Amino acid sequence: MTAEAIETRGFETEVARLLHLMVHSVYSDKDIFLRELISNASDACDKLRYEALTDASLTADDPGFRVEIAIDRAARTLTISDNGIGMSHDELIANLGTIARSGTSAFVEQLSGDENKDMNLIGRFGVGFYSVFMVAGRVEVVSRRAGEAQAHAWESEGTGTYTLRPAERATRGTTIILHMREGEDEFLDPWRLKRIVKTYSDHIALPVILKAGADEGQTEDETLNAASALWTRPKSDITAEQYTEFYRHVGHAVDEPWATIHWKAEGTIEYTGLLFIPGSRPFDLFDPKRQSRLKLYVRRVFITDDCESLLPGYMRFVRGIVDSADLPLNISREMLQESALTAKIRAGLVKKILSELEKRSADVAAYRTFWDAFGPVLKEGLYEDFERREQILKIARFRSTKSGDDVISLADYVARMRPNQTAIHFITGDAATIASSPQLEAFKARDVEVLLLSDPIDDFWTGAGLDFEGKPFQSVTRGDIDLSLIPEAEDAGEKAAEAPEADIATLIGAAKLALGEAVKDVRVSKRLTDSAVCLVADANDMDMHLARLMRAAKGTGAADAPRILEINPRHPLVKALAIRAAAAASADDLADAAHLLLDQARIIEGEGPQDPIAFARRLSDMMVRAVG
Ligand SMILES: Nc1ncnc2c1ncn2[C@@H]1O[C@H](COP(=O)(O)OP(=O)(O)OP(=O)(O)O)[C@@H](O)[C@H]1O
Repeated sequence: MTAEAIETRGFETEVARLLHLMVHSVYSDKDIFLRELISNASDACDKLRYEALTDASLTADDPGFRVEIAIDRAARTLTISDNGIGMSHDELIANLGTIARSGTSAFVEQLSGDENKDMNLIGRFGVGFYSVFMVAGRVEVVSRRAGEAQAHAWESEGTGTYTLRPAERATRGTTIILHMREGEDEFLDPWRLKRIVKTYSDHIALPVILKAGADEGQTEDETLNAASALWTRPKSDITAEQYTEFYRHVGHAVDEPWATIHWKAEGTIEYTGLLFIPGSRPFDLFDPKRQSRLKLYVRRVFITDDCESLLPGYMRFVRGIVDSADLPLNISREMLQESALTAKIRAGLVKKILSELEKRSADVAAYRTFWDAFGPVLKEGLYEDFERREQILKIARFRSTKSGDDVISLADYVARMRPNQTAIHFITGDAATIASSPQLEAFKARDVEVLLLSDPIDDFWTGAGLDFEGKPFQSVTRGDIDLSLIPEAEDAGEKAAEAPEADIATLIGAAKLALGEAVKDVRVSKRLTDSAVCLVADANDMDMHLARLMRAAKGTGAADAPRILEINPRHPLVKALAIRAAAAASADDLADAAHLLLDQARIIEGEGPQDPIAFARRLSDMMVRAVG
């Protein structure tokens, strides 16, 4: 080989950081590197099996997919080979020189430089191929892409650079040779490797074979795993550990599944589903693509993990596989999206997941873990899945003015509705502050429970005109509210007297005149009991929090539609102002007071005064008058 044929390339900066961590790793579960390699080998075989559906020549010379492990104790090497799809020259660069997976880039983004902390992240994210450098000082990858004649060898010590050169490989596939570091001899022990494969890779659908010659006792090749697709085995034969390992493989996850759902649908369409609800939020849960990661197989042949129409976006947290007996093997990914069968499978999956969730919601503590992680995503279904709204509402949980640290169901809410209460009241906003919103005062005084909704999606579904058991949802910050038919709470206490109606009318007239277009209306509030003022949206306008979100999303400084300023005729400040208005106080003074009231209401809403300079002037004038 000529020296020119060898290319030396630098790793992408992020990879170099990651490798540094791997090389210096004291991470305790180093054996995960083998799981990653076998998992990659299995994926590579799946990909080729799919390509061979349209080009049988790709696998004609060697149709039996397998992963082989060979130990050479003298040379201190561990070799993992597969006869999967292989990698071309450019694919080697793209996959083993850069951060190819979003999971790994999320990992790198979290790196803090503190090695102890960063080490723990390995367990949380998994780092794929690069984990080999935890145990190997030098790694060679010889790969030949199926359908190509030339193989290429990639080699690195995990420190800054790698080399690429043309190489020989008799058939397609990938061979990974790990030159084990001093002190990592346990991974050259066949018994240790057998245990690792059994633990982590038993579910892999192709045989994982330990080659003869690993030690004196190993005179024949030995298949180490069950080598049948896990989902085809009877449930009673599958242990919880096997399910967990399979979940980690298909879900690229490192945690335990919160729920495992394995069933066979029979009838007009036939398919097997093995679905998992993760135990914690995957890093890409709020990725704008909202893509589902379910893997689709047709009669055990992997087809795609990129089929949008298999699960709705609001169930994108679900991981796992679906194996259909009815779809044609040669279906293209495009045809899949359109297929009526896909739509039927999707309906079946959604139904199954929702009914499982409903069943599991009976265990309040366990369900809370699910809800805290995925409730905000599932609620997207209230907005986009018209048919299943009722079902989703049934399993949705909410914080409320009476829930404390718990969450409640709508059935709980309805069961404790007050006499004559006809609607389900809610407020949307920032989790830290909504519970103390002045608009809630009258509800508290009448002991009416209000749902506290603080996920961004809440602003959308609550505007979709839903009801639960015939009770409409009603925002406490929008439109008119009349609670007069609901009895007051026993501990409501004495109420202060209202200012005379005529005086209030005069004050309102003066305030409207002063505020002009800045408000839609000024009126007496039925919501307030303690605070002087609050803002509400008109019944036909967008609710205030949603308007604020939309404005922030657009990034414009444009003002929202004018709101209604409500004043509390029992509040001492309002009463004093009403007396002054009635006594024909100076129009300027009343105008200043009206602006200050509006700014106060805006501040309570988390917005600044409309004109901060004018606000400061009016406030200091008032204070001068008060102390002067
Ligand atoms: N044995 C292999 N055969 C073919 N391609 C491979 C093989 N091993 C790795 N690759 C390629 O390299 C890419 C990066 O591998 P890596 O293990 O880092 O991440 P991943 O497999 O995508 O994710 P995960 O490890 O979470 O499964 C893979 O997506 C695949 O394209």
